[in-house]
Amino acid sequence: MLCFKSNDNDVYFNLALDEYLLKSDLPTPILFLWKNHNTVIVGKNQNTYEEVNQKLANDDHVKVARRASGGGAVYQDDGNLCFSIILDKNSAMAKNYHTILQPIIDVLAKLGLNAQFAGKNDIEIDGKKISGNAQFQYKERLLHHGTFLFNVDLSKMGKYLNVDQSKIISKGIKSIPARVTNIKPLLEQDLSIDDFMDFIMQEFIEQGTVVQAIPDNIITAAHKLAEEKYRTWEWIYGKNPSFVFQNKIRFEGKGTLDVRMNVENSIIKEIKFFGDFLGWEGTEQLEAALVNCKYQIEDINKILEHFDLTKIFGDKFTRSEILETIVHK
Ligand SMILES: Nc1ncnc2c1ncn2[C@@H]1O[C@H](COP(=O)(O)OC(=O)CCCC[C@@H]2CCSS2)[C@@H](O)[C@H]1O
Repeated sequence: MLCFKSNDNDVYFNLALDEYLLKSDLPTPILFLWKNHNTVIVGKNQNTYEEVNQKLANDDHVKVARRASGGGAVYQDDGNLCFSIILDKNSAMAKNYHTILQPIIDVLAKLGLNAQFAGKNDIEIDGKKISGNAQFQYKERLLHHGTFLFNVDLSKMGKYLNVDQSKIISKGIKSIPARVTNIKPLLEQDLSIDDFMDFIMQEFIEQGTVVQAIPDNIITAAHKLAEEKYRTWEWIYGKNPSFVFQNKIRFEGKGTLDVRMNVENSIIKEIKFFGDFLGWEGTEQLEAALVNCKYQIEDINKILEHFDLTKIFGDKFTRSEILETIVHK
């Protein structure tokens, strides 16, 4: 087995590297270990607006990323370790999640941890999730990747993954919320996340795994893939499933502003304002101007700036109130 470790903690680059190792002609099995700075990574078929609290993530510079495998959304910081195992999909180990995760569970046992495979794709200790896993394939190869909650700030996890889903209707895959725990406080020894990573590597080395530097050509190709795919708006937001957004806000002393929208690939395709008052002029022009606008605050704001909103809404609603109604939090 070959083992690689990423020296970078940029999630977009690491996801590209992950994909590139899968698609490379390096011999399988491959073990790849990596860590990311603060990020929420959604599954391939998820809707970022339903899974990530965009406002809080933006404010705190938490990167939003989409991976190539299915499943739910996870939060990661420097206290999370990712592992990927790349296999020939016809090999005995690639049979199912159990067969792939058993060597990992064995390593955890050597640290005194009674970890078990649970649910569809989790590893748990005492009924609490410590690892979420997902897979994708390319030709004859299978990539299985998972997380380890080693010492993640769990209050932040709740903060960024907690989203009001009542305003959106979509066919996006929903995450499965779990009770979680970190590994570090369960250990008898005082280990850092890097010690934990070294321990895993050492265990695999004893079974014949060879640690290598990632070949330069793969690093170069991964940088390119990160720029062309993982870091782009088209991948992160453009791949969102279509959704309907409905929101109604009552502004004290002013009235109710009600908006309904159809959004496809995160582009507004239809939008209608409703309200409990008369005399709106130019609403249709505003609605028409918002069609084909990206569903993101900066772009919507730019369009609103071009309109004399008092002509449409009188002194009822300000630009920021209109934005608040349109943009999902
Ligand atoms: N980092 C991390 N690790 C484990 N579990 C997590 C994590 N963050 C959140 N969660 C919990 O899992 C659920 C979502 O569970 P769900 O089962 O819906 O999704 C997953 O587990 C996906 C795992 C993807 C692993 C990839 C490996 C390389 S990059 S990401 C979430 O609501 C939280 O309760």
